Amino acid sequence: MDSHPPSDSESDSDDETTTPQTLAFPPVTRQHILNCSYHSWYPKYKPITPKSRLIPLTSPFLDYLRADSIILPDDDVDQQQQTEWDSDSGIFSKDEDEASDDDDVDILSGWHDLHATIGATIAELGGKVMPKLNWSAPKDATWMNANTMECRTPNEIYLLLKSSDFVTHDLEHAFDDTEALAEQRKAEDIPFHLVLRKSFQMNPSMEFRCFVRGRKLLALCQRDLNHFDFLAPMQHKLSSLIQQFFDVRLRDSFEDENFVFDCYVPAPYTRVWLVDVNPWAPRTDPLLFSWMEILGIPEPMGGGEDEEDLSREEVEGEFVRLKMADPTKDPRVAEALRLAREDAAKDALLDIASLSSMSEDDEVEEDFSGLPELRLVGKNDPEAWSFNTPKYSAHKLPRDVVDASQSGEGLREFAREWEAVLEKRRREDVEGGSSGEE
Ligand SMILES: Nc1ncnc2c1ncn2[C@@H]1O[C@H](COP(=O)(O)OP(=O)(O)OP(=O)(O)O)[C@@H](O)[C@H]1O
Repeated sequence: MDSHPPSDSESDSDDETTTPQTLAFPPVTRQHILNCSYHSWYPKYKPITPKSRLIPLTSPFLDYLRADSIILPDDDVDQQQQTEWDSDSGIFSKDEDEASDDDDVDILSGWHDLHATIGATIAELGGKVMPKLNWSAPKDATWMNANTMECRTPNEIYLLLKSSDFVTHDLEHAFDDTEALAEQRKAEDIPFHLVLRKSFQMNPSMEFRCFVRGRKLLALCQRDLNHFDFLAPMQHKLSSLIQQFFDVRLRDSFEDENFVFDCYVPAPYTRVWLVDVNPWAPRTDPLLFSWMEILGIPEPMGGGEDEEDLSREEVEGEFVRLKMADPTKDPRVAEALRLAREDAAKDALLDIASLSSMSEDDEVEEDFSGLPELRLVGKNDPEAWSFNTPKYSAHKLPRDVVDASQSGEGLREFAREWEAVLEKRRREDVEGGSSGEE
């Protein structure tokens, strides 16, 4: 769940005929926020969601997550040693030689079983997992973990969760800006869960955010804000595929009539996975749209009305049939293939052969009218200029601290390096202050 404010562009629009001038969201209820929690929707949508496990979190573990200092249990030794960072003093690690009585404190007190369950679940999921809490993944804390959310040990998960502002938002502010009706659930009633998702290689160009109002799919856009040449020729097929997925899998079954879902279309682009559900609220990042725009989109007239004709059997296993076409007949696909081949990084991610199935030429009377807009990042769009800009930069530390986190020497070594960086910065601050510099 994002907690970004609405973008500035929302007040800039000059299309007065269709674009509202204020953000007219229906009241956001606590129940709506709970409906978007992974633990609420996952059981219903398990067959269409990448393999995940939910671990209910206990009070002692939540206390551990909420505590300011970062203390990691050391699994490597029988007698537990801990690495600690105190935010006030700026001291991160405790040298093993200096270990004192308080090193004997059992960090796992009250959650030994949970710790064991997390370890066992990582193993069950193949040894590599992507963690998140009920709504948010620790995307802003990857600098703590060699720039990845992929975790192989419980400690990596704890470090990411404890370092993430997005996770803190889940823990402390999940019900911010919601209607506080007496009968609605209180924050302390939230059944917090650790979600562990089996990690797999996701092609970022094939992740889409989809906006649903009144059980109609209004619009969708890329989640990744880079430009991908090969997406344009696939645009209508992708809209159609996701529209059908929505109609059959989500439209009538999700608790609320307004929501935002994230989905993934793996190669060979014939099926759709549900990745996440977000609230229909300003806190959800509209990405390539502005909320003003989305709220101003009129009710779609067409798409979604023929879904009764699409029998369950046709989509069993999430397959939706697409016509095959010779890619050489479509200059746009040929060009996309050429560009994709040129780029080794894209080659690794893209199943080029499958592009042929997404060509829009040679189709047998396929009608794309009435489909929602799938907005892509254009080559010259401002979003594409930030290809090499780190995401969530507002949540990041200076470069030298990030470098320290990527030394590859493990968490305790990182702690030592971080402390050295902090010490250097303290010295520079003192020297800067004494020489009268700002
Ligand atoms: N099983 C997985 N394997 C590999 N990567 C994954 C997996 N699940 C999710 N991801 C990646 O992690 C990213 C973040 O996941 P997710 O959408 O659940 O986070 P979030 O905090 O809810 O995001 P947002 O706030 O944007 O809704 C996804 O965009 C995807 O790139």
